[in-house]
Amino acid sequence: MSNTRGLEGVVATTSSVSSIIDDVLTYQGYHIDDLANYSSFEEVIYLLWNGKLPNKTELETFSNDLVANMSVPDEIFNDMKAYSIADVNPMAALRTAVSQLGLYDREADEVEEDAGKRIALRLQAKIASIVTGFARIRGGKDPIQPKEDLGFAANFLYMLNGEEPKDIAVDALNKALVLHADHELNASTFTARVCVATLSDFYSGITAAIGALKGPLHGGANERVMAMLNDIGELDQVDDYVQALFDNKEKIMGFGHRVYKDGDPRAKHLRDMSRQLTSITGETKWYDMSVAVEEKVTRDKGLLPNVDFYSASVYHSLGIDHDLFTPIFAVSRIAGWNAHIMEQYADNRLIRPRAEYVGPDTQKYIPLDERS
Ligand SMILES: CC(=O)SCCNC(=O)CCNC(=O)[C@H](O)C(C)(C)COP(=O)(O)OP(=O)(O)OC[C@H]1O[C@@H](n2cnc3c(N)ncnc32)[C@H](O)[C@@H]1OP(=O)(O)O
Ligand SMILES: O=C([O-])CC(=O)C(=O)O
Repeated sequence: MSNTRGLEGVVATTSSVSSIIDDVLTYQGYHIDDLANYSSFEEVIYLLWNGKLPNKTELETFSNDLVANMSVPDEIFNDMKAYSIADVNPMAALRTAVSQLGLYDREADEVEEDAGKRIALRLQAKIASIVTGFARIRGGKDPIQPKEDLGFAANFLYMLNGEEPKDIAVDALNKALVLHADHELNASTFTARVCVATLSDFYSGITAAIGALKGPLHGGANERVMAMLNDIGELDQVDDYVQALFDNKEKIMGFGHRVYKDGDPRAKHLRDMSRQLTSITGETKWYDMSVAVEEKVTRDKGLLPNVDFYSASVYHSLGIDHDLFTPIFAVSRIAGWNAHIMEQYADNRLIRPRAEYVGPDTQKYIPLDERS
């Protein structure tokens, strides 16, 4: 038996949800640039789950259903109030809350398509309330109910901050959600598919996926990018700081990718957003430092920014707490996780690869009282 470390290049399933071919990303055949430039996040969720873009009536019904399903059982927020929320990693809180949510869903164990779409809708809607409710409770405030007349991105910001957001903020968050919604067989999506391929339920699959996204080599990189920019502090410190990371053989967060070798097609959108938003907030240093980091890392190591790099300064410019960056990634990526779970159920086979054994040769068993 031979093995491929990290399953690099291994094709583990077929999928029609999204594709990366020659560094071009599409969702259900639609180019990511078109979706990022013209679509609402709700349209993209609908596309990923139904394989077609909605017409106006379908989109209106779907968007209303999302808002109508955003409420979360009080017990989940009460439990957040009961643990020491200020010290808790928000991704750990999200993972726990989503798992707990399954206890309140009477359809949780259904795997049929119709029930699956209802469960997916509830999860997609409620994850926005969980992340924003967590942030508010942590800040000593009560969670807020969504407004019927606001879309998904606007409601997220409204439930987070308690005031209706400006159009520029809604557009930026909407675009970021579109850009993060799916990405073929990334680690968290694969995790979700492995989990539900045992015919376990949606909530188990999504809980497992959140755990995988949390890691710094995957979704957890975005908040670490912001920590790095904070540490760097000023533009003229960039070269020395990054050089020290190289010298210590540390990974530069937000750079490199398993699949893209000529650049992540989502990064340019986030770079543009970072430039625009930081010029509006007046804090252009975050964009300027990011560009300087990119120039040095690309020049010296040939590594290019991935989706996590410029999303950091985008979310920072929207006034979002840095440790909520990865939970926001989950609020978007759950659209893709749900689509992949439905696709897995529709044509399921247990996912069970092999391991190449490298342990000791066959050993003679020695009874406990004869061992030295
Ligand atoms: C949404 C997302 O998940 S996007 C990815 C988010 N993660 C990050 O940004 C974390 C930083 N990046 C990385 O750790 C990696 O590039 C990954 C995890 C994204 C991809 O990992 P892999 O495909 O396994 O590549 P691997 O880690 O083996 O890197 C290959 C080589 O490039 C180097 N390299 C890759 N990324 C980086 C980086 N960000 N900084 C410094 N060196 C890097 C590695 O050290 C390795 O060098 P070597 O061959 O001399 O040992
Ligand atoms: O595809 C990957 O390996 C990681 C990634 O960019 C994503 O999940 O968006």
